[in-house]
Amino acid sequence: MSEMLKVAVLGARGRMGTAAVAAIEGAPDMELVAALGRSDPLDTLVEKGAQVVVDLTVPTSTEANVRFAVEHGIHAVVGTTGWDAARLASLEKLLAGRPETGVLIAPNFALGSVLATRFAQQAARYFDSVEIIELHHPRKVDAPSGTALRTAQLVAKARADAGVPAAPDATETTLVGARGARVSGIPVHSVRLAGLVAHQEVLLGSEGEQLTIRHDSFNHDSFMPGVLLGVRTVSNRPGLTVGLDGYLDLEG
Ligand SMILES: NC(=O)C1=CN([C@@H]2O[C@H](COP(=O)(O)OP(=O)(O)OC[C@H]3O[C@@H](n4cnc5c(N)ncnc54)[C@H](OP(=O)(O)O)[C@@H]3O)[C@@H](O)[C@H]2O)C=CC1
Ligand SMILES: O=C(O)C1=N[C@H](C(=O)O)C[C@H](O)C1
Repeated sequence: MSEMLKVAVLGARGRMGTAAVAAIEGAPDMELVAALGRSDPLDTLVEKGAQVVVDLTVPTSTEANVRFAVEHGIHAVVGTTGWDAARLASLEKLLAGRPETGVLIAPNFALGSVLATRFAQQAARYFDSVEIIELHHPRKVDAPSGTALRTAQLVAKARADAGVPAAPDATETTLVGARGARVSGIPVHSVRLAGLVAHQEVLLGSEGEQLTIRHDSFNHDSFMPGVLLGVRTVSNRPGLTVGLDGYLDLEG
């Protein structure tokens, strides 16, 4: 019988962390060796022999957590938001000195969300206009969502690669924010509403037609197959991977 994979969770008492702890405990090939909160020392990861750490914390904590893991040769699967270009570049530099260590930064672990973003990328070049609406529970700490940021960046790149100009927007706003925030030129609108979990719509429009690509996560279990896929794969993918699509075969 092959060895159990020793896995630790950071942010273990949060919404995502609680679901991840249960998923890892239920996985036949994994052993949960640590479930840590904000006040627990990171040294526990080393003491417990963690091979993979799952970071589901907060944007202000995640970078230090991941750097600690990489410095100690522990692979990291990261769902926490807040990984901007500067943080990613700095992490890549660190990983260059640790060529055997893998890090997955996944803005969204839900398979449907990953597919929705891919479909939006494919559709982006064919429409005059594109806007993104992300809708989440009101206790979410950040806006816009990490998923919306990545979707907007990928959609903008797909349009630029195809030579499609940004949609003209002559609207004069009488209130700041009325047209959302611009991410790589794409308008992104954030809704925070009691009762919601995690949802996103990419609206694509041309004269006389509209395509809406919508994904809904109705609970946190929806993210767990992606978390487990990340944990099982990360040690075979040294270096930095951004997006769970990097671990999936979405071609064809
Ligand atoms: N990639 C994906 O598919 C998904 C990503 N997310 C992202 O995951 C992150 C967590 O979301 P969610 O679970 O809803 O948030 P929660 O606020 O429910 O949980 C965050 C937890 O992290 C803990 N924490 C904070 N700092 C540290 C630290 N340094 N070490 C260990 N634990 C720490 C908090 O503890 P305390 O309460 O003591 O501060 C809290 O329990 C967010 O960035 C969110 O956007 C969410 C859903 C899906
Ligand atoms: O905080 C959340 O809930 C979520 N965060 C991630 C994000 O910001 O995109 C993933 C998902 O949308 C849920």
